[in-house]
Amino acid sequence: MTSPTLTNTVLYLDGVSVTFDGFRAINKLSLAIAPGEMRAIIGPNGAGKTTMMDIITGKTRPDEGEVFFGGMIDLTMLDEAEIAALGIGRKFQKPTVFESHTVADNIRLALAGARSPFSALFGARNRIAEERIDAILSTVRLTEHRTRLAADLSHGQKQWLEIGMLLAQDPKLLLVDEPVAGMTDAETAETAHLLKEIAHEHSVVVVEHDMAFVRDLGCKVTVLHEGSVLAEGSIDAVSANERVIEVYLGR
Ligand SMILES: Nc1ncnc2c1ncn2[C@@H]1O[C@H](COP(=O)(O)OP(=O)(O)OP(=O)(O)O)[C@@H](O)[C@H]1O
Repeated sequence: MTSPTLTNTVLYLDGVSVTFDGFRAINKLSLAIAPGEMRAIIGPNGAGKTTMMDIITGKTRPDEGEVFFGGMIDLTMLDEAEIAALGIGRKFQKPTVFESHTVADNIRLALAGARSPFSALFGARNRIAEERIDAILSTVRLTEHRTRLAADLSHGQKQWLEIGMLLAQDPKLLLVDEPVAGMTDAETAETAHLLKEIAHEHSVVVVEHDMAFVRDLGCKVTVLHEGSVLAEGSIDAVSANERVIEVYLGR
């Protein structure tokens, strides 16, 4: 793989490696995501997908290599809180919503968390906040469920609510880990629409095993294997790649 170029990237990794107890989980990984791009990351268990997300978000430090955000911010110098504050939002596989709060209040809490606590005191700001809540609920298909307790939502709806809570923080880059695991087919198809809409205004990196869903995303696909990029391209191109079939699809 040739190295990506740093200019005009929201996320840039080059020659990144990390070793745990002598095992190289990430091995000279190079990857570039353009502003406004959606990218799907696939690969067998243990390929390094989660570790890659951990490196981007500052949870794991690489032993070597470059990780840049927005073409100029060196993420290897920052901690998790600083990286989140820059506008990198991460959604883990399991939904973590406030179950005993309503759907709208979950978004409200995420909005308040993203601003100064004083702003909740000002009427004009509140009206703006309510408009944002309405817009976010509409994006994540939960307008009709706004007064329900989060605990009463389906698993898929909880995933959407958590995506909405991330959107409340207005991230420049969203990292989404296996969003459709455990979803119904209808929820899975709707999640592809939803993420495509979000990707109009944000860069989105989606880690996923569900190939039908990845196809629905209609974006460039990166295949990870043993901590490096095995193949990159359209879903059709990577699906036809002999090495990809051998290590991942053909199993
Ligand atoms: N903290 C750690 N200590 C030791 N080994 C680790 C650690 N984190 C990850 N690994 C190992 O690194 C490799 C890559 O793991 P990772 O979780 O990134 O893969 P993955 O592609 O996300 O897999 P999956 O699809 O199963 O989630 C695995 O072999 C894993 O056991």
